[in-house]
Amino acid sequence: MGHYITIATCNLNQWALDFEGNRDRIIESIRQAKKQGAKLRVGPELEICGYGCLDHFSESDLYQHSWEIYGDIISHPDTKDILLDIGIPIIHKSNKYNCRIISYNAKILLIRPKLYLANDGNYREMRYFTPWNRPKYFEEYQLPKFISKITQQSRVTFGDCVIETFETRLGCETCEELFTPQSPHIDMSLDGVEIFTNSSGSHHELRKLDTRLELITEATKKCGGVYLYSNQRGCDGDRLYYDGCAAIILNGKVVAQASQFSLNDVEVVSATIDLDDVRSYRNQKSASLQSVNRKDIYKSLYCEIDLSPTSNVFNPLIVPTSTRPIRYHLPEEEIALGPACWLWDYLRRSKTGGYFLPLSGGIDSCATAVIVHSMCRLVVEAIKDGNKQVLNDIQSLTHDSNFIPNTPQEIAEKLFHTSFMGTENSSKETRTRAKELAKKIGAYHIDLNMDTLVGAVISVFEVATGKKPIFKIFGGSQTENLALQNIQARLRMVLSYLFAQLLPWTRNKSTGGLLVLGSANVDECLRGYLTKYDCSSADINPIGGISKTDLKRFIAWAEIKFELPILNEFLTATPTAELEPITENYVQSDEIDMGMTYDELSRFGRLRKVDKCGPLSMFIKLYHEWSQPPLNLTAEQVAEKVKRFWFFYAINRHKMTTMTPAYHAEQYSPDDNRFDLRPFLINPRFPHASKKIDEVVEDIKRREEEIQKNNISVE
Ligand SMILES: Nc1ncnc2c1ncn2[C@@H]1O[C@H](COP(=O)(O)OP(=O)(O)OC[C@H]2O[C@@H]([n+]3cccc(C(=O)O)c3)[C@H](O)[C@@H]2O)[C@@H](O)[C@H]1O
Ligand SMILES: Nc1ncnc2c1ncn2[C@@H]1O[C@H](COP(=O)(O)OP(=O)(O)OP(=O)(O)O)[C@@H](O)[C@H]1O
Ligand SMILES: NC(=O)CC[C@H](N)C(=O)O
Repeated sequence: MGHYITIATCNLNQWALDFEGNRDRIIESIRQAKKQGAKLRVGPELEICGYGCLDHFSESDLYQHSWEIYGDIISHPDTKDILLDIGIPIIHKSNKYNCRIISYNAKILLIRPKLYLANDGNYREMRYFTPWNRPKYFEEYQLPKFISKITQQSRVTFGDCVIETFETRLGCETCEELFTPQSPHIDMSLDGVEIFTNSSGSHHELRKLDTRLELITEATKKCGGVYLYSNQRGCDGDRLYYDGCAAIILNGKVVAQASQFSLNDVEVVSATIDLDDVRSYRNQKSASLQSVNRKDIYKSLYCEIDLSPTSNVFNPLIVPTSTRPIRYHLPEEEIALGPACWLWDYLRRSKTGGYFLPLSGGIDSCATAVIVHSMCRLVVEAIKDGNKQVLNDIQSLTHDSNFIPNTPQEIAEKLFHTSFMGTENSSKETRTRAKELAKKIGAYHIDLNMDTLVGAVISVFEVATGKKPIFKIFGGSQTENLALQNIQARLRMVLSYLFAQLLPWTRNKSTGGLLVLGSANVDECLRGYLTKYDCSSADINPIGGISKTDLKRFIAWAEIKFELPILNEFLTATPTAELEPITENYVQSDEIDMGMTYDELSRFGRLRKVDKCGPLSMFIKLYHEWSQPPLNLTAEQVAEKVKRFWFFYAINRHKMTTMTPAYHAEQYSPDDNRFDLRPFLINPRFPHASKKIDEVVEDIKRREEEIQKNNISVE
């Protein structure tokens, strides 16, 4: 006869340690959930303090403040009459746990610690928290005195239990638990739990949303039930962008999906579902029958909550939500949106005067500029959609309380500064491309020459040593050639910081300094094809986790979507550093300089990091791939390429220790500070592995010769 319930989940843009801001966003999400008629609201993992507090999780203050903020939330009048599932870190018996508190009308029903912690890639939860790791086990927890006063309870249940209301059973799963082989939702569903809440802190990675959504939908496809997924969204103070996508799934089908990228701090989605649909679905599965035989059941905490009042059945205003297809972005859109939202959060939270970008006329800095343009577009759209927070933020950043931008260019004119820093090695084409792009996106552009600066530094060297370095094409050595390139690149970095500090001052703006943007891409970092402490040493880098191949696809996409025909010129130009003199028969080219193509680099990068290959297993895998058509490479050729890659990777690994913090986007990111921890003094010849590769090459040659001989004798 129908048991209709309305339930809500959300994306919240929490900020690590911003306790009061986080509290306000949580309360606002509860208000919005109630407005949508929901009787249950789920929030992201550790939403009270923010997911990414990292080593701040070791501080007792953090736990004390989290309880204080929790007290504020449950005593607020707007948070009554709705079942709340709130993420919070808690100390129990001197150990720190990543928890959720389920409460109703300021009474705590359950504290549920995370059973299995996230500890791979960017995650280090084992560093801060103890896993509960004891399914179905529970203890008593003594509440802090000031919380007892609010809840009128002294002790509450702490552990892996489920909640029972008048009409259903509800259980919690926390982020990583969904990804583990023994996800709690399996046992819970066999014990009659119909609603699963998942509170997550999960970050964006290109082309990865489907993995998460497959797991979420699979959970209830197999077991039946309603799954509420909540996630943090935004830059909470680190290289990661949490990408929301809160969703509600009924029996494997999506009924609500929030956005992945947006400037909205609070986004609540809700759905009205019929619990009988879960029962009917399970009835067709043998699982529901098997569950009656189970003896190790969950402790169920009973509470008198009417999630589905009888009036719901006949209320014409309560319309069950229909299923909808899952929405995915193209990778190009992900690049346009994720880093742009991250840059916006960084800017408004750092309260700096805008961005400064050394714009070379090449693809990488062009992509960075287009991402800033995308940020400006998002700000304009958000303001048009009535987002007051974004309007306040832009007015505060520009120190102009009347500023209401109508175009992205109006924002760029105030906040985005670019500069072409030419030398005698720069071409007219790159200079013009940089200028044209800046004009089209409205950036405040400075076109300058720095030959006098380069000349001055070289003369200081000449006077001090009596030696004058010259370029290779004029007869100099490789060492002289490199030094002459590096000094140009490095002086650009010095100039960038000077301009970032003083440009607003020259424009009579009282906005403070600008943040310098870097644009080294993931492949250059992996190969070390950059000058240490040149323009790759910036404040932040939105494209440091993106491959050259993806950046090109993004530019091609933006040319059409952002109506910027100038981008076509960037795509068709040969990538060149323009650090060496151009002559009639010589123009510097990236791929020739590197000794490998960007496509090869992506493959090496993926094998090294994602497939965890050392030099020998990389060689074997690539031999199988590249010895086939259309490449038809010999084993020796593959070996040479693999050895070359590892050589440059090893001699340049030290550069990763000083790389600018970059938006994490790629599975094969070589980011040394968080994601890809490696030594930086490595023997680049890999002598033992190289010998083994040579042995395999010999073996392959011997076998090929044998096959050839046999073929001849058969003929
Ligand atoms: N094991 C180790 N541990 C720590 N530091 C180490 C080190 N080995 C060298 N070093 C240090 O590293 C430094 C050498 O690195 P670095 O100065 O970068 O110089 P280096 O890597 O030799 O040259 C820069 C490379 O980037 C290329 N490039 C291409 C395109 C554009 C740009 C650009 O910048 O625009 C650059 C350029 O063609 C060249 O191949 C030296 O200070 C050296 O002492
Ligand atoms: N002439 C220039 N004017 C301003 N900035 C420059 C110039 N040349 C290089 N840069 C800056 O230094 C960075 C690294 O230079 P490099 O020549 O290695 O370019 P890249 O990494 O291939 O990037 P791009 O595709 O933007 O040229 C550039 O991304 C850019 O920010
Ligand atoms: N916070 C977590 O538990 C994260 C876990 C998971 N691997 C993810 O990327 O979503």
